[in-house]
Amino acid sequence: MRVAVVLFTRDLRIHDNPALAAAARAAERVVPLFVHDPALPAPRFLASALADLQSSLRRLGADLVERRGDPASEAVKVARAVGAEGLGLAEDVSRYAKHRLARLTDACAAERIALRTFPGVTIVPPGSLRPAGGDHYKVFTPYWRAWQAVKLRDVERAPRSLRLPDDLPASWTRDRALSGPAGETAARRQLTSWLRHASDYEEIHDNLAADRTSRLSPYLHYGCLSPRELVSRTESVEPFVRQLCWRDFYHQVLDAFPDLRRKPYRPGATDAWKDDRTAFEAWKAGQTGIPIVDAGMRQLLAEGWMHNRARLITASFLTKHLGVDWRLGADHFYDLLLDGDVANNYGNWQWVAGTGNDTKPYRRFNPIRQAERFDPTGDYVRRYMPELADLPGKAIHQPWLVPGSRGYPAPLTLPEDVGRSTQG
Ligand SMILES: Cc1cc2nc3c(=O)[nH]c(=O)nc-3n(C[C@H](O)[C@H](O)[C@H](O)COP(=O)(O)OP(=O)(O)OC[C@H]3O[C@@H](n4cnc5c(N)ncnc54)[C@H](O)[C@@H]3O)c2cc1C
Repeated sequence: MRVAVVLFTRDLRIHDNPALAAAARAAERVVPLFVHDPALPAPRFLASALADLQSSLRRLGADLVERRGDPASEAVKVARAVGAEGLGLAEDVSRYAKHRLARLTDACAAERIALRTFPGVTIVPPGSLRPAGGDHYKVFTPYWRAWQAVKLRDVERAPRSLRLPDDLPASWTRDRALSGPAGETAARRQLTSWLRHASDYEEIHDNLAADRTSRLSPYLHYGCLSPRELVSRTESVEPFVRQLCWRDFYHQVLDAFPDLRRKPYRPGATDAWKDDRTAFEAWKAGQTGIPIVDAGMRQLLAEGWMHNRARLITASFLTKHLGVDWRLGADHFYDLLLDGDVANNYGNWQWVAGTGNDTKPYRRFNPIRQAERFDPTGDYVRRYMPELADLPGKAIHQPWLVPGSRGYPAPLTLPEDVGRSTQG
């Protein structure tokens, strides 16, 4: 093939990028393309990931072509302009991604451009593992068992070099400023440094103050790191690989149930939630009066990221204690999280709310017991709650038991079995 276009979407990397590797093998000239869809948010993280991708592509001898508009029509316009015979992209599962692919399929067919999709967003492609009599796995443990037996595709190397077509319009590329490591480069560094102490992941990953999870989720979301390559580099840390499998699990759930963002996944699950805006605003602001919940919410506001244990506690408190609609909480997370991901965010929210894939949908986390277990020294709360920092040890988890005013609200509600005081 003379010319091929690679449409980058959620695979902003050169290592183990099957669409890019195939184009580099099959075509004499390759056009790496990213289309900015004005309908989608454009966070700073994405801009820096694109800057890093551009710098890697330039090192290989190519560049990043950037267009703005509807991704399907822009991609086909570019393909037509460079005389491309083929267009490749990574297959993805959200409703948005499926519409994009449907439009691309029609437009490519009309222009006689060969369209090919590739794996790479997940480790095991959604839909490729099916239980007997079903189109997807509804429960994690059997999925994990089946997933572990899959023979994975080989990890692709980064291309050695790439050549753009001659006479590409200069306005199609632009110099992106790159200050410090970002995108794929930062992801690979982060992985290398985290791998040094990954062996204690199982013991420590739930300890909130230790903050020792990989923090790779934003990079995985934008595909700056290939989840397939990540598995090959972390094989010995099975509890970590299991978490990566959760990611695949929710992607195959979303693939089969495109309404995951809005409709309860579990047939018969309750859909009767309160629309208590006062409670919801207090929860968003980290002002519920339950320190572990407020610390999590303030971490989200400050960093655009939250520890997984805190996500579980805060989501459970909103839905199971305050009775507020999971969709409100999930949308708030989705807007603020750097790793905000349709499959993982809404899948996890539905799990916690009891409308999703949890086999024990009525469980609810007691935030005080969770705090005492996963933040036994109180240091996680102390990090995000300066007004409580003078409370010693785990007393910080129940400030209402310690006399004195701290400008901190009384709890909106308390789990039934915790100590109460008249001091407020
Ligand atoms: C209410 C709620 C909302 C969430 N929303 C998101 C989201 O929008 N995007 C997102 O990537 N994760 C989400 N998660 C899952 C999890 O909290 C994050 O993936 C994790 O905290 C990211 O930190 P890390 O990379 O250090 O994780 P690590 O512990 O280092 O795990 C490595 C990777 O495994 C995957 N992973 C870990 N736990 C889960 C899980 N429970 N479900 C799916 N994948 C998982 C992630 O890709 C993560 O980066 C959510 C969890 C809950 C309870």
